[in-house]
Amino acid sequence: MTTHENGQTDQAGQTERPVALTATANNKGVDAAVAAARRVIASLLHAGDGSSAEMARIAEQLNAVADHLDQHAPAVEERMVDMWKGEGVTRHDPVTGPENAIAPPLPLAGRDDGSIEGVVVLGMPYQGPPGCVHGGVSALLLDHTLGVANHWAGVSGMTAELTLRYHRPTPLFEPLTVTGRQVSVDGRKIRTTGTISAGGKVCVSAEGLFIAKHLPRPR
Ligand SMILES: CCCCCCCC/C=C\CCCCCCCC(=O)SCCNC(=O)CCNC(=O)[C@H](O)C(C)(C)COP(=O)(O)OP(=O)(O)OC[C@H]1O[C@@H](n2cnc3c(N)ncnc32)[C@H](O)[C@@H]1OP(=O)(O)O
Repeated sequence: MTTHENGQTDQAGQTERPVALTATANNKGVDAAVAAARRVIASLLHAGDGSSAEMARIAEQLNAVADHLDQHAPAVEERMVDMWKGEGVTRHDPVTGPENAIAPPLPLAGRDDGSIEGVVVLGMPYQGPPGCVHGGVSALLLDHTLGVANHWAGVSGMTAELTLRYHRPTPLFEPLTVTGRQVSVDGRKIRTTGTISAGGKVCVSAEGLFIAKHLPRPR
């Protein structure tokens, strides 16, 4: 029998199914609206200025949507408290968050061996070199994935150093496997590694130093 700090157990000798570590998108409410907003971001970039779409009208419609949202939004302070309630996964972060339109999103799941993993396909909004993922986007995905790997391992902190090696270009429009694993904890120093792979080949590898520290949550 194996018991995680998070409380999941499995039968001796059986391989445990990965445990979801990130919020799952509902196909309704803000999640559905955010999924539509992601689609708009990609569609605008796909269409471009040369398209025959009526961009002035589209801008007017999108501004009307934003005006409506702003009119019905709570105060920023109130929303911040709401975002940070609960102790588990977040719904707002820019990597996995179903409420965040700039998150691809990357769903992450934890394995019994301490590693975590997720698969994502990135499109044009994340482009750096032609047809490839922007290096800063890879850094964003890995910083967050290493952070979640620390959370899964039970000791988390803030990024103090993040070292990336870009082995080969990371393709757009193909499934990318993102992994993370905590390798050691020495006092407040946490060392964590991770990778982004495509077609079984590592495109980016990361080594992070995290320092056990948590900023106070908005209350
Ligand atoms: C974290 C959120 C948790 C939410 C949990 C919700 C659950 C959801 C689950 C999961 C999601 C989480 C996913 C998040 C992922 C994203 C993570 C980020 O992007 S974090 C933002 C970017 N990072 C910063 O903004 C840090 C800015 N820097 C600082 O605040 C400080 O410099 C800090 C905390 C890193 C260290 O400051 P000090 O005052 O606490 O500690 P000192 O005394 O300076 O250092 C302690 C030891 O560490 C070494 N150290 C510190 N920084 C170092 C460095 N850069 N390189 C090497 N050593 C360093 C020092 O030399 C010292 O070592 P000696 O004890 O003396 O041996």
